[in-house]
Amino acid sequence: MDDNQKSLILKSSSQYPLPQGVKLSYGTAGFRADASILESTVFRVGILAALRSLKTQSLTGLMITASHNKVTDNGVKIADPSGGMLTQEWEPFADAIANSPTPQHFVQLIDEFVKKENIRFDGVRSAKILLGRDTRPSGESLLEAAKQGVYSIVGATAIDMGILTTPQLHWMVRARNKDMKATELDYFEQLSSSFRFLIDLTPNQIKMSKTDDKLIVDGANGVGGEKLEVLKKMLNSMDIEIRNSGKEGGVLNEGVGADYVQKEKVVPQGFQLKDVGIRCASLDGDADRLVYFSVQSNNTSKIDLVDGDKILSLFALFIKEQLSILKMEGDDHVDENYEARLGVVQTAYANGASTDYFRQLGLEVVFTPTGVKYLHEKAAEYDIGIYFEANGHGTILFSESFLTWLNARNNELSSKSKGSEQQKAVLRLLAVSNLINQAVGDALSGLLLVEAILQYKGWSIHNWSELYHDLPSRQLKVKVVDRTAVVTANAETVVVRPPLIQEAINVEVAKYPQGRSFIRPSGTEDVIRVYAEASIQEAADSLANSVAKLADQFLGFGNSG
Ligand SMILES: CC(=O)N[C@H]1[C@@H](OP(=O)(O)O)O[C@H](CO)[C@@H](O)[C@@H]1O
Ligand SMILES: [Mg+2]
Repeated sequence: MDDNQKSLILKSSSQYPLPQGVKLSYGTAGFRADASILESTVFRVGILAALRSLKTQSLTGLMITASHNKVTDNGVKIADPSGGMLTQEWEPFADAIANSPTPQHFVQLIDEFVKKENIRFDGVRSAKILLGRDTRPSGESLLEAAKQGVYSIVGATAIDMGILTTPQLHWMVRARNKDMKATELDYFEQLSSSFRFLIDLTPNQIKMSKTDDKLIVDGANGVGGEKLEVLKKMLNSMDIEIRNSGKEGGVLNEGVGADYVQKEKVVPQGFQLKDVGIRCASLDGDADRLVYFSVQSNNTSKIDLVDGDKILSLFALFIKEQLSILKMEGDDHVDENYEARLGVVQTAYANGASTDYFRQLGLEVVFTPTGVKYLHEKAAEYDIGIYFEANGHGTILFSESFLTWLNARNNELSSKSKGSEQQKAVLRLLAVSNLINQAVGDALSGLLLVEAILQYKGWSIHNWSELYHDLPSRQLKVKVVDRTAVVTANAETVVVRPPLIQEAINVEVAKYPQGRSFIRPSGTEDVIRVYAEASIQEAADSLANSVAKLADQFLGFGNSG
């Protein structure tokens, strides 16, 4: 960096001092905190996004959102040129600059990093960043801070895309870097046209009953509802009612949204007795999570939850079916058979019944630590990799080589056996790859794929829910002295430090039929999370309580007596 560049950063960063006592970490999903203390962080992440763009010589993205958290919170994260999350290698630098105490120190950190990473400031290609934000009121002033950060890098351009869902921004970054159509309208057109295409490939004999035509969506009073309204107009055939779109006066994520519905297992606000039997879905505050549910007839505050694991099951079942249709090739195609590797990626929070279900289907299941950056990376190793967190964040990734093969296969089948079952299966898989967001988990594209598959199979939400029965589970949080003292292994299922606690957990687990339990430090909150599963709810609750007690004895303040 030359002196001009250094003094520009010094000058602008003096306008955004770090508030006293703030300590932030990039964590599982970017920086998050009360919005009032975030200006300097967002400004700095603006610079970071520009540096990442210079380093990769590609466009990057910056999203201002705190997802399912309180409306008064906000957050910021970076989309890498691929459309995925910021590379993990840069996270320590992100932490360092976010917590840098003075403008002088900040400039020095950047200067050292630029040298180490060999980032070129020769002006041959300047930095370009797409900016997006959710509907939080604090978003506007934080966006200004992000722009100031970007403009502190000589020649950098910030392109404000306005209010978006997080997955829309990631999709746009990916599309732009691939020289594909990348406006918001292009996003809606790609989703709606591939959805209609899939619906047109539904076998004729299948027609759903009247109630099953209808879908009610809880928009969490956030950006998702508003975007779904736009999408809905382009789908014409679908009966979707959108509630909690944010226009009715409700508060973002308060008693609504995918996180609330999945964790509390109760109906979101605005849903009632008359909705019994209807298929319902819930998005989170930035529309990257999706869960389905139906209102229970015997108790209208309770729901039958259809979570991320079950969305994953539906997707896996459908993909597997299409692959087996493809395999029923005629005699002369043996050498063109492509053994597509299909993989399912889950975390330790996946319900054990879902994992058993995949294994029964003969599918390969792998586990990663919590956080979509890990799941996404793993899923990308397959021809078709499907990943979901139980909370509803996930997608399906298709490898380039498999897509090339599918396209070639389609051309060949068009000339030899147009309209055959094999060709339809190829076309369905291609449509899925266009419909489902390849950059990151996306509630809107996920919802359309669920709807298309349910129509294809002629299934109600009840049929879907019956694929397998969730084992009863319980999640608890324990406040401890220092959560970083807990070190885990095997995709967070085993504690390796501190010593002896894992042995104690094993003793508890052994007392319960189908018992399973683990603890891990949260990446987004200052707590240890406890998860337990067992054959009946009382047992899952009791196992979770015993393990929480152990966590408190080994790591906590010793309040559990
Ligand atoms: C049990 C659980 O739901 N954990 C969530 C939560 O992470 P924690 O590290 O558990 O706080 O937030 C992450 C980001 O949204 C999400 O990826 C993850 O699944
Ligand atoms: Mg979210």
